[in-house]
Amino acid sequence: MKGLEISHVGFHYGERKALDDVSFNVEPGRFCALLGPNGAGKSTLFALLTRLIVADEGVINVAGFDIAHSPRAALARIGVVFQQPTLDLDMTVRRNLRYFAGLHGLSGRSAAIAIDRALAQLGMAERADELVRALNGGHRRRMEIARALVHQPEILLLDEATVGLDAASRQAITDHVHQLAESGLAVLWATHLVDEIAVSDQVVVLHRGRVLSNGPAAELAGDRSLAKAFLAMTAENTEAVA
Ligand SMILES: Nc1ncnc2c1ncn2[C@@H]1O[C@H](COP(=O)(O)OP(=O)(O)OP(=O)(O)O)[C@@H](O)[C@H]1O
Repeated sequence: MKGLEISHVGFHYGERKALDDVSFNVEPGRFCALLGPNGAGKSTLFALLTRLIVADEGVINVAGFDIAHSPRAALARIGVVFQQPTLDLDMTVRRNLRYFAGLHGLSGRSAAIAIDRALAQLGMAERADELVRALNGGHRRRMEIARALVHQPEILLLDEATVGLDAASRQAITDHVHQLAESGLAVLWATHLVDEIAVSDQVVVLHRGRVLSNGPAAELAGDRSLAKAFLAMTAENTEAVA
């Protein structure tokens, strides 16, 4: 498969099991919300997908490349936006992106074209020559997403990308990222906020390191709101474990 395939992945921090037999796929063109409360294991899964840490068990395939056996090919096809911003505030938007393009082996005219294309995808073209410090939080986040697209990845990972933003900025970013999925990217969007999820999205509910459900948001919600269904599901499983 060309998207993301996660099969039976497990990970421990010492004695503590953070991920237990996690399996799901994200196909190209899909927006998949990885929905879980604090401590569910979302950041741990992102660290595995970006090879900051290595899985104890299971297989992760990125665009057909096993991340354990072909890490360079796999990582070249991933764009990632981490929870903590990593921007140089005293450089312009364009220089930040140029630096990142260089890390992916792009320079000169090909880098300039890639940067312009990525900024346009996030509606940030007119801000290219502004200092990052002068941008508001929403625009900084959009710029980070543009940066993650510079090398034209097939899979885009975003870990709680809207933390700390106001309602309008959150909406703009979720709309942009849904459009990116519609244009063919496989998107994995970690969140604990159900209002960022559209009815047609795929939702993987992660709780205490385990996948509780995987399917369309509308199916998970049933005749309730998605928020109620999610709360009921996590509460039920917390009681079962306690
Ligand atoms: N470096 C670490 N050492 C030990 N335990 C850790 C470490 N990092 C995370 N954990 C534990 O692993 C589990 C999953 O944490 P993780 O940060 O992946 O969850 P999360 O879903 O990203 O939560 P949040 O939304 O709060 O960021 C939690 O029980 C957490 O306490």
